[in-house]
Amino acid sequence: MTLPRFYPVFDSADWVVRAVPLGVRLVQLRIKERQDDDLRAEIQTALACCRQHGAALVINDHWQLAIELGADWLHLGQEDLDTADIAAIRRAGLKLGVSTHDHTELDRALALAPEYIALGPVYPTILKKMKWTEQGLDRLTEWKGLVGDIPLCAIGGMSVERAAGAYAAGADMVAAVTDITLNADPDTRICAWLKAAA
Ligand SMILES: Cc1ncc(COP(=O)(O)OP(=O)(O)O)c(N)n1
Ligand SMILES: Cc1nc(C(=O)O)sc1CCOP(=O)(O)O
Ligand SMILES: [Mg+2]
Repeated sequence: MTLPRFYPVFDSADWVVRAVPLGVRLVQLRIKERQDDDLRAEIQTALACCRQHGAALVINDHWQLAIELGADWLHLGQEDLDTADIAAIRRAGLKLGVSTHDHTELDRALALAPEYIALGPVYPTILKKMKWTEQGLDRLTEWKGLVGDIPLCAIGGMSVERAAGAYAAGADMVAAVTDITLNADPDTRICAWLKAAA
């Protein structure tokens, strides 16, 4: 499966509605700590926008809502895997992305035959506290040799300037958050990402 090489991760449907008309075709809705009713509204708004533009929306964490609302993609981390019903997710026909940070997590992810595997944080990230600091590009190349045909996503501290190095190291997709959301001109930055990923 060939996936878009640029994969922004946003914490609201508003960001999805802003980015998709600019040309984003793979995007994640990563909303933490929100009431289910609010989450449903955000997911439905983002899904409608993505379907209108032929883009793929990946729901982070909330697998039951993803099934309920007919989403096509879900991203789960290792802690999410401890409680998610993978059989139900697969019965519902959802495609799955899985986070990895070390070999144990990679083996667990590979056993699920996901539609993509993420490695992070490739560079230090300011978005979330993690016990891993910086995997580096060599680790990305190592992972590429281990994931077989499964698309590999680089995440963590990624920027337009760092994208080419990540692709060259083996990333099939590059995910980014604050390089866009903290930029003074996010629309221009998204267009720069699309050009870097072309
Ligand atoms: C593309 C991508 N890669 C990694 C993550 C991190 O997922 P997870 O480990 O479940 O942590 P949270 O994002 O849920 O805090 C991701 N969301 N997307
Ligand atoms: C959500 C997330 N997951 C990571 C992982 O390593 O699994 S790093 C990360 C944060 C990515 O944000 P930014 O592009 O601003 O660094
Ligand atoms: Mg998660």
